[in-house]
Amino acid sequence: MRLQAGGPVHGGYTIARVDGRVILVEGAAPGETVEVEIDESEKLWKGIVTEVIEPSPDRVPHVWDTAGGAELGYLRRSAQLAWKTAVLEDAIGHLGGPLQGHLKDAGLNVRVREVGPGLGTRTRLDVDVDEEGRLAMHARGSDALVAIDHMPLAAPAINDILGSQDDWAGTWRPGDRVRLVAPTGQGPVVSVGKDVYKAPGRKIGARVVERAAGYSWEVTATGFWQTHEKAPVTLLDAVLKGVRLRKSDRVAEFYGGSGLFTLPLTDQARAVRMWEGTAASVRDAERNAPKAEITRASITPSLLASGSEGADVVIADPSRAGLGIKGATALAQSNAQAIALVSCDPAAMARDVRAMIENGRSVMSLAAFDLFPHTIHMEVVTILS
Ligand SMILES: C[S@@+](CC[C@H](N)C(=O)[O-])C[C@H]1O[C@@H](n2cnc3c(N)ncnc32)[C@H](O)[C@@H]1O
Repeated sequence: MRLQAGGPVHGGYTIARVDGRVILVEGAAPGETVEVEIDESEKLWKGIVTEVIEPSPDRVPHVWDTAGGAELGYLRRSAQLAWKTAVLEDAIGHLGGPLQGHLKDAGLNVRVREVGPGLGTRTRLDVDVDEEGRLAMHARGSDALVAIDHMPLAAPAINDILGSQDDWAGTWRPGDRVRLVAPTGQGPVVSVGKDVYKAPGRKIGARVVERAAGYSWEVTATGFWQTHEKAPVTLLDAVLKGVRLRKSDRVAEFYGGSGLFTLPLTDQARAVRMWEGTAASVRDAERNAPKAEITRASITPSLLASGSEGADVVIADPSRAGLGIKGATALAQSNAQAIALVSCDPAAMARDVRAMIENGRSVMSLAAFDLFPHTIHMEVVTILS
């Protein structure tokens, strides 16, 4: 089918309307005329671009179409930022209830900001090992593995390893999952299962050193850490400045991971209590922020309510699903003067912030960052009073 792609929507699609039917189109730039192959297997039809008939001026040679992981890599960076801003505005308009009017009244502009260059910034790369023992990634939308010897989104140190795989012979076997890590505070490492190597045949401990904003953390190489090299400093700055932390503040932090925020918080506030669910991250956080009171727990709305009792400042950085309406309501109803919500999904953010506004909170600022260049993802930091 030939059609004209409209504006971008959540999930990496542009939307098209043909004979009254809505079609989600993958691989088109807004405004382009394209030929698509239609998948009618679901109620909402999806189209994948097979040919571009009238290319957009924003279309560029794809930065990485060897395998998945760069869904927007066919657009120039400015167009990627415009795309993400449109998706964020759309989520706010459709799911945010009073949030849109709130932002307008406060004169707050919604805009996804560029953070550094688009290539060479990813400090973690998870790959598979193919039948020949080569490091490989899944081809887009397929189970097939494609051997790779470079990945332009990854940091140069990761590309050095990808390009010198012969030196690593025997370190990994077909079927293994391998993670390549380029920490900001030490040389690169390779993890295979629980084993971590700093060079072929040279095993080291499980943790790597990360540095940002004058702090350093030791984090389990296979555990969670923000992947963009500038993410720690960007998010720390947005969260700590946003909540206007005072030395006398008591802070409750939820979904604290390995202590990215916890460590600076213990340095800059009176008392910090932190909750996190993953055992390895809790152990990392206990080492990184020994002054904080850290609890391993599965976070629920009732924990968000009880944990935020008595806190002056609350910080929450949940995974993609967000806080949920009950969780967001629990935080909104606390006595905290400031709440920082870090969201990696714009739809979850709009729903959570809406629940907070409906429970009496006001948005002080909303900052969105492109910490996942060439992909459809973004990070949004919302500060509420
Ligand atoms: C987006 S990460 C943020 C971690 C940390 N703030 C950082 O930036 O490094 C989310 C964290 O929440 C934890 N998590 C997700 N769902 C959870 C739950 N229901 N209970 C407890 N922890 C959870 C994950 O283990 C992960 O460490």
